[in-house]
Amino acid sequence: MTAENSPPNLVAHVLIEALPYIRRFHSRTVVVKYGGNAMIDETLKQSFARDIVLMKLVGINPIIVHGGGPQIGSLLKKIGKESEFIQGMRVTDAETMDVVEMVLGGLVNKEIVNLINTHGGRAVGLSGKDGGLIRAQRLQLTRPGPAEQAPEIIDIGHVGEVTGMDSALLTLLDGADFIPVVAPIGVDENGTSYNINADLVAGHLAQTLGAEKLILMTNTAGILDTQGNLLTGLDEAQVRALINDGTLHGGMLPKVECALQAVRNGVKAATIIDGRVPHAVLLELFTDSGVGTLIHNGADRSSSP
Ligand SMILES: Nc1ncnc2c1ncn2[C@@H]1O[C@H](COP(=O)(O)OP(=O)(O)O)[C@@H](O)[C@H]1O
Ligand SMILES: CC(=O)N[C@@H](CCC(=O)OP(=O)(O)O)C(=O)O
Repeated sequence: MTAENSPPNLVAHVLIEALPYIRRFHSRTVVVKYGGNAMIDETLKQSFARDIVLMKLVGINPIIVHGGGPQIGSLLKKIGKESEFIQGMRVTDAETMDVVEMVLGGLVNKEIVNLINTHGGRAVGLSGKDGGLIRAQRLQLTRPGPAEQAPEIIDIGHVGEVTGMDSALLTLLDGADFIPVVAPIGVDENGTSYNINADLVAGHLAQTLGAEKLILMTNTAGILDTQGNLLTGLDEAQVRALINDGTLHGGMLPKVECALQAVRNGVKAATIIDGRVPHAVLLELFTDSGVGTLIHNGADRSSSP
């Protein structure tokens, strides 16, 4: 059912339900990690762009950080390079780094900017190089060494971790009502580029900006238990228990780690939401039920306004 064929009282009910949330988030920053199906499926792309424009128009400051792993993988394939991941991170040699910059900083970033702008927003695309937004250093991955020896350091090339952020440019853009769209590329003091996992960048950015909310879009309903049921709210102790018993693993690990770090460091709430659902961001922000899994710091477990 669309707004055009919904009974008027239902439309009124939906708008009234949204009102306290609009008040709560007004003038606040919400960092959205955009990725997965929502970045590939045409209908979901359009619904995402409309959600972001609506957020901006009701006075919220959305900041988008996007992924693009599958898009990097397909260009690498075209030039005859296979993607390799270690502990969820893409092994990034110098040639792969060039592809990452072209795909994330170019194609993907500008497509999102264009998408938002065709729906009436004023988006501006940035990589972490612009305005010195994301400072990074080489990420040191380790694996356990042979018995009783120090862990082995794994060289995965130009993969970075965030060492600092300069958000002055974002503040400037926000003041002029632009919507920043950030590609997860960082740079060190020597000008070397780094490929950074987009969830990690979104988490850091949310902390740096003191965001009201961090939203991580993915391709599952949220965090699921062993029976496949959605877990709607988790604190750190509950997350650790799910990791320890193996229920939570793989690509969900960096997501929960950055969500936990964000709420530990002042972000009010972090949610992992189902990007396969049309208008997932709006449903998460403006309805009582929300969608997905809320990660909270134990003290404030409510997603209500
Ligand atoms: N407990 C869990 N609940 C939901 N997904 C989980 C869980 N444990 C592991 N996963 C995996 O994590 C994946 C999400 O991570 P990933 O594919 O890296 O996401 P994205 O590409 O959106 O960044 C899910 O598709 C699922 O396979
Ligand atoms: C180091 C590393 O793995 N970087 C990621 C950056 C893009 C990303 O995070 O994209 P998704 O959110 O779509 O996975 C990559 O190269 O795929």
